Amino acid sequence: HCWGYGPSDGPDKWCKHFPIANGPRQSPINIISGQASYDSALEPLKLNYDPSNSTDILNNGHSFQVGFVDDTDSSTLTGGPITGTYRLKQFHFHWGASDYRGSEHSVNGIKFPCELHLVHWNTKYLSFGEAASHPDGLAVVGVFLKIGAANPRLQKVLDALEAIKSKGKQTTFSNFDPKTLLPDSLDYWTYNGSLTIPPLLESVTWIVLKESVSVSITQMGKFRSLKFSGDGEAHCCMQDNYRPTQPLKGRKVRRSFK
Ligand SMILES: NS(=O)(=O)c1ncc[nH]1
Ligand SMILES: [Zn+2]
Repeated sequence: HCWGYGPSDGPDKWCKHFPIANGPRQSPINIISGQASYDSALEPLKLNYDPSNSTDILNNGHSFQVGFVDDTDSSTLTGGPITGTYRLKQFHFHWGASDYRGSEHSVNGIKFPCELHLVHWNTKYLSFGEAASHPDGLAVVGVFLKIGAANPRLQKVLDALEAIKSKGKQTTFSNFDPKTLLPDSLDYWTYNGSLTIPPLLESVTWIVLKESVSVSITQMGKFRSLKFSGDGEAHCCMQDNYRPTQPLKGRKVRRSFK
């Protein structure tokens, strides 16, 4: 199924091939901070990443992602709202054509220009694919990027984009520690949701960090220099690759901080 973010294949059309798009636990959502209840039982997030696990960076035609070797427990997420051990599979971003939109989650109606997702799968299952079909299969950590000073931690990722301008391009990307992309505070909101791209599976425990990290306007320009299109196709800038917020449908959002 070919889907995208355009007028003919974008988020409003996804329900045609993926009816779960109108399901009870879809993502992203607007986080209304005043309605998120503090849960003292929520543990601190524990992220232990091994930089040597990073392998490649790929333009997959809807975002770009940095892949990790996930055949051992060397890059894991534990603690937080989850039980057990989840392995890092990849991280990627969503961003806008302008600095006033681009994030998937919003906070009190505020959108950010960009949002980082670190995708992990529950090792009680045999693989990401298997885990993605279970309600407790995945855990995605979301980090907002806010316009400000240039973020030196992003630079290695952004410099690699030169080599993956168009859809299907991939290059090696080694010795990168995604922990360097995180803010000082690991305070978070958490709720039960879904993948935000097809197949929109309702298997994600979302963990959205309260604190954002910075990105400069120039750095945002680098994200927008990528193409949705493949070599030889009509150039189509990769931007506005975010899904609008979805109905909460009675779900509770908890927060780890007072
Ligand atoms: N954007 S997301 O983190 O929900 C995602 N990752 C892989 C597929 N969908
Ligand atoms: Zn994502």
